[in-house]
Amino acid sequence: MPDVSHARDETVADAPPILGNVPGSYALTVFRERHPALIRQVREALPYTPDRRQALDRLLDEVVRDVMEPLGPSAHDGAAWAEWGRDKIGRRWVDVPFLWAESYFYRKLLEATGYYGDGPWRGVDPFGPVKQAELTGSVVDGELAALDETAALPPGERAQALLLGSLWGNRADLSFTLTLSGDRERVSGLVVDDSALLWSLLRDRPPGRVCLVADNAGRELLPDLVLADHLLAEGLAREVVLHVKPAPYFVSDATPADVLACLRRLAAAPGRAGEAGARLWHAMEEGRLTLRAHPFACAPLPYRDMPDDLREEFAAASLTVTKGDLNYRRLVGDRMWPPTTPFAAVTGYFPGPVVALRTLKSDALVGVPERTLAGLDATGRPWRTAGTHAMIQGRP
Ligand SMILES: O=P(O)(O)OC[C@@]1(O)O[C@H](CO)[C@@H](O)[C@@H]1O
Repeated sequence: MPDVSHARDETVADAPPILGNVPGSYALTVFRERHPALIRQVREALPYTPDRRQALDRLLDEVVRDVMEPLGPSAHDGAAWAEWGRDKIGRRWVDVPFLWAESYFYRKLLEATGYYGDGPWRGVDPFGPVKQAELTGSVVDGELAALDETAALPPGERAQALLLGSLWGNRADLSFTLTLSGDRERVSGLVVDDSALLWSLLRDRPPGRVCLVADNAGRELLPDLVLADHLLAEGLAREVVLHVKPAPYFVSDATPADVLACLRRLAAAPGRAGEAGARLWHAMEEGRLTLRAHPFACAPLPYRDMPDDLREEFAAASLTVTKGDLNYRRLVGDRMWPPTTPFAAVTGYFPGPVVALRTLKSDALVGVPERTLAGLDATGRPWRTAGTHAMIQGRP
């Protein structure tokens, strides 16, 4: 019997979850290449003490042996993970849903670095050094200065430029770039473009609360904040609620500390960027820009399983905008949907209008017209996973 409980405009049966054990698959490379490389990078990024280095070595061994071990007995969230992982822990990383196993990997990495421990590494972001290097780098100076050029555009074009800035900011994902080299081509035509829907949801109604579910810090969060400023300054949103991760996750995912670092970076910039930073600073002081760091943001679960308080939060929003590939995977359940499956049918469970902005970095994909698919497949390039293509996809 197909599960149709989440269907909206039409019913769809659940597709199988994406797993890592498919030879040649994108997910398999994440477990075989990215995770070992990441552990090594973390081990070198800070002067971890012998106990932490040994813990990181044990995690590397666990990943290479490909057997998921339980969290240690002192884990504050051990009970939740034991419950979530009841039929998974003890199995191979690649044999359980990709979304679940990746999330568990990041939780185990925090355990190994002592992020939740009682020692001196408590609260130390293992990805802090790479995040900081990106935020203070000269590339960011150039990207912030480029904002001045948007000032001369007609209002509609300016709004669209800021939206596209936020969308393409998603290419700056430090977990993704870890195993890539060289510049990747950016294909400007969008695979799906529901930007008209996004603007009509904002313009055709009185300004409400917009939930912006952020993804990466630094070079992605800066244009997200600039977009949030635009919505507030133009009266398209009464309030923006920025959802971030409560703890370091997927390398560069934004935490509250990263938001503050980006706000300071913006506010200190010259020109339009600095003006936006100053407005956002005040918006936060006045409660028009607020932060949420819900524990569910780091849970190994799709949005369909969100807890009631989060569901109520999204239900009260005039629009929810989700950023990035992982949020998209969670929205559509990280399943092998036939890519023509309607987005509205797969996300019908979501409590309110939702628009996803995403560069394509994994196999999860819905709502793509047959002709677009045929054209992209004919290129013979890995367009679904290379981060070269982007989409704006939503439903009212
Ligand atoms: O959410 P983001 O930052 O856009 O992407 C996260 C990501 O890099 O991590 C996963 C692999 O580790 C992929 O699903 C995806 O490409």
